[in-house]
Amino acid sequence: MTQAKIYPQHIDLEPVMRVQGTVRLPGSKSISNRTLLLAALSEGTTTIHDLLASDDTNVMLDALRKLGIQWEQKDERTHVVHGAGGKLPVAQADLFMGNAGTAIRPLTAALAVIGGDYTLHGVERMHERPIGDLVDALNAVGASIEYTGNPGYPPLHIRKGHVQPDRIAVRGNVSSQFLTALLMAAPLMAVAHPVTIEVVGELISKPYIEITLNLMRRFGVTVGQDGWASFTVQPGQTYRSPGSIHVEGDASSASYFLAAGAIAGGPVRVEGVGKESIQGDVRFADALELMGATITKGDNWIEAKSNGVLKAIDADFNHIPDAAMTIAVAALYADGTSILRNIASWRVKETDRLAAMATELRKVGATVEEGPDYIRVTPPETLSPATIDTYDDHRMAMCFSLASLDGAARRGNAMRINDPKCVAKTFPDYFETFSGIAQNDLS
Ligand SMILES: O=C(O)C1=C[C@@H](OP(=O)(O)O)[C@@H](O)[C@H](O)C1
Ligand SMILES: C=C(OP(=O)(O)O)C(=O)O
Repeated sequence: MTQAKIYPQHIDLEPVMRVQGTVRLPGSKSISNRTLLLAALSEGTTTIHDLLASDDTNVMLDALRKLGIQWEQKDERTHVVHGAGGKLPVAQADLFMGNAGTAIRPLTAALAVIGGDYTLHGVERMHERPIGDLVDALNAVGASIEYTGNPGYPPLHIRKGHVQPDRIAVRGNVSSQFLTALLMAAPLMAVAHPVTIEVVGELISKPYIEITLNLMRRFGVTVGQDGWASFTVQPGQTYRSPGSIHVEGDASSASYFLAAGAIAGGPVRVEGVGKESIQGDVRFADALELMGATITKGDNWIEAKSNGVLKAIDADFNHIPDAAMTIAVAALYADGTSILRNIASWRVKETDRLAAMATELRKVGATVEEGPDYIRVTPPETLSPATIDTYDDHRMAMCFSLASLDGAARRGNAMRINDPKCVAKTFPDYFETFSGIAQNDLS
């Protein structure tokens, strides 16, 4: 086991010689926050098993409580949400959204359609993350949303409008969460006639829309689809509780452990996602396979092991923007230059991830070219131990734990990760879990 030393400001990861073991994944962030909102908007009571416990789900749970939605936690793995049938008991509230895109975007649409007097704000970075495409789409069809800070960004003030459009148009090239937000609010708009949501221009991060449609279906609403160009909800459909629902393990969180198995021996098995997953990020395993790792899958698990040195990869990662960050760090262990393409959305997430990734990869010795929507990574002969800054971005912290594998071991020095507690956004126990698969000596 790695002796991970946890300090308030940083964690030192001793060089890891080998990884092996099984990890039970925390719940999917994307499924958890969608499920909470859909359960709140439903008629009936929903029992949710294996909800993610993290900063992002806490802001959603707190917001729902403030809006008058009753919910209780029955035990460590079970929450019960009492739906309010498309209404909100509290008409005035001030809601803190942290840095959770999956909370602020869907809630903005639902609150604007239902109407009331609501303010939504978050951490400093949340106020730099765009929301203009969603606000424009809603205001164009009768919502009343104002910016109280910089135009195009939270904080927002929502008042009662009148939103019952036939058609609503939204741009899809900055974040798919805007379309997700409108889709989840669509049954609340489609009172008397169908509502069609048109995607203007390119749609990024498409697999997240599949998660949205899948969960809406589980809550009784079907959406007609014309490819990725438009989506129609017929009138008279209301959300109905499925009774109980199980949250899959988080496929993006799985990426760090699978990458570890592919880089440093393995096998490493993640439990909670598998062949049947509804999350696009399970396709991360395909990228590892292309890099030469051996991947095996069951219904509820995925396993990765190394097959010698990884091969460099040159691929489009638009479909898995979060897990793609893990490939950028795995590229440190490849046999040549890797190129990750079509990832411009990295710039508007928890930090400017293209800039952050380039800066930190260079610290361990990589040669990096950062383009507007791509990153090119050439590994060094030997990784240098470094102090990694994490920019309040959980994925920067989790990704760079991988830099303690194998290569760093050759120099015998620890890899220091600053501000490790930022992992609480989606995976509060990340470093303890990582220690559980890591071995520091070869005995
Ligand atoms: O809908 C979702 O659950 C998410 C969509 C993606 O965002 P973009 O659509 O902004 O790429 C992803 O990066 C985010 O972590 C979760
Ligand atoms: C982009 C992310 O989060 P959010 O849901 O806040 O967009 C992420 O978790 O990598």
